[in-house]
Amino acid sequence: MIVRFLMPGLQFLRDALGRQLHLLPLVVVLGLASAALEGAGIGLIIPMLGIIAGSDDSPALSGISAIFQQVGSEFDKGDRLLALAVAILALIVLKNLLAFANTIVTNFIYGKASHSIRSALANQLLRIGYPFFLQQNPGRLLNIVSNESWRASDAIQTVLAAMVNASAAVILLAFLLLLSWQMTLFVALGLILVQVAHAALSATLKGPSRSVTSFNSELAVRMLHLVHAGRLIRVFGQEDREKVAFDSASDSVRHAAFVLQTRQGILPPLTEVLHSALFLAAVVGAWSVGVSFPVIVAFVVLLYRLQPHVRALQMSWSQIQGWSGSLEEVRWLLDSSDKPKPPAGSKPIEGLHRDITFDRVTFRYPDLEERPVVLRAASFGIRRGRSTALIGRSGAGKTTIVNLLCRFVEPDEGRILIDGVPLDQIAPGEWRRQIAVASQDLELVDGTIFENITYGQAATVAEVKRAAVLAEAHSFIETLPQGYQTVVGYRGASLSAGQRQRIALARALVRDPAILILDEATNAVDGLSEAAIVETLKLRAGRRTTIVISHHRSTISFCDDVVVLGAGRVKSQTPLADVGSLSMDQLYEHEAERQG
Ligand SMILES: Nc1ncnc2c1ncn2[C@@H]1O[C@H](COP(=O)(O)OP(=O)(O)OP(=O)(O)O)[C@@H](O)[C@H]1O
Repeated sequence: MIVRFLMPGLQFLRDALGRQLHLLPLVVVLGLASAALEGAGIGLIIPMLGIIAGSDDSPALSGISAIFQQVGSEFDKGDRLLALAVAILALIVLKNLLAFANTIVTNFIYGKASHSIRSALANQLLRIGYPFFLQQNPGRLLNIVSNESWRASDAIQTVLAAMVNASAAVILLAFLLLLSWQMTLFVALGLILVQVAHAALSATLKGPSRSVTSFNSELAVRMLHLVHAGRLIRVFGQEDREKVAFDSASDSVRHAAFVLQTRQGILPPLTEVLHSALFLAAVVGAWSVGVSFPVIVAFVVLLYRLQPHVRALQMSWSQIQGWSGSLEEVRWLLDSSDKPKPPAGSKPIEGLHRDITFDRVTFRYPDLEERPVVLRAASFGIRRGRSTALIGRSGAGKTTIVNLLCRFVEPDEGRILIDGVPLDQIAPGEWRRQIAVASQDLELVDGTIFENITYGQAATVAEVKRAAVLAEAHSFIETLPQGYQTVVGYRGASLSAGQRQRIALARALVRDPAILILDEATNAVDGLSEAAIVETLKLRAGRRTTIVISHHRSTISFCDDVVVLGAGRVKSQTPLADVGSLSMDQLYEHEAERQG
């Protein structure tokens, strides 16, 4: 069981430490050296006490005690006492200098390891296959990044502290051994027994630790909800209900954490009592077998100094057990083996030359218990330089087609061909550079309007203004006191929905993409502005490819072709001119004759 717990933990530690791994020997060496200095300082108490007690030439001493006993024996008593005091002080100063150096090294490693865990989590969230986000609760992810990653970092700091404490314990035990191997054997056996009891109790911390983690995830979900749904909650007067739900989630965390902390809290007093009993027994035993007074004192002082290290070691173990739920969560997110892969493909691509073909594409969203078919053998084409309207009733699968085109998701059956090349063979980064999407789902970033428009494409002020003019955004931006430097707030909260959409459209247009996708991109824009935007889009005709999704007849009025989706199927694909007289509802029902 210990191996099962340790092995992934060690792997995780190695990954988190990265290049700092080579500093670990330094931590151990500094720990050993400072403990050796401490042991030597304590050893010098033997001749000091010998002088004070008048037994400095005691022949009863042997081994290391005898060596310490000889230190400075050539001096007279007064000078010797002084010299010993100075030597002890020098050793203490040196030991603390080394301990300080070790603190700096361990803090440096801890900082780097914490950063590398956070950075690895961010990297994973950025690179992971998009379907992951369709399956996971954002609260769980937020909790891992904002909460559990800190505990994982703390676990690393605890491991580093444990290494220092283990080094000190080994050296102090070695000194004890040299002073009296019988007493040391007795103490070591006792320590092992205490450790067994401690480990058994620590093992019971894993369950409560997992509970804390899972309740923390639920609390993060509620927090996200309060932040995002502020308007919804108020408009429906659900403040009291939300308060009850939040308090209940928060109280569950409190209760789970209390259970965990109570169990953890038993360990320090228990180990202190057991250690004290053990050390007292060692002293009484030493006295009863006739160990000399200075040696007993040195032994007791060494034991006294050893005790915090051993206790800290044991506490490290229980702390890490207490964080096991957090470590499991962080390891789970960092583990790519059970996550959707990012889209593959390596063929280069430069623009669209002929067409995009959906060839009998069938698709279901992943990992739902019942996965309804969203697209059923859907076949249609989008020709280069033309504008294609994708229409259909709500839920028909229009946005899903955009998701497939952007390779957020992959078809279950059938193929998407770009100029005859299967899309899944094309380098996804290069392909996405050919596309720009303006969609009601793609929010603004917290920054200035200028930063938002240039989010996906570095551009000059003139280029940004030109895109804003095309997107009918320039005139309202000019009226803002800060103009293009206006900060839009989180998700563009300080702008109206129509203003946000126009900035999002400018962001797409500034890329001057080979393929422009507008997914309900102007549904909040007023009629006049929309008419002007449609004129802009007409200008692209013949030069660039445009895909428009909208429920508004006016928005698709400039399109060349229309693809009608219904019940997961492509009902018809036809030039818009051929069905120009039909209303939107009639278009939704329009079936290609050949499919009749
Ligand atoms: N992330 C998802 N997970 C599971 N099912 C989804 C997901 N997104 C969409 N669906 C389902 O896929 C179907 C098509 O959704 P899609 O968003 O493509 O429709 P749409 O035609 O764009 O609708 P609308 O006009 O309302 O925007 C719907 O039945 C929807 O319930």
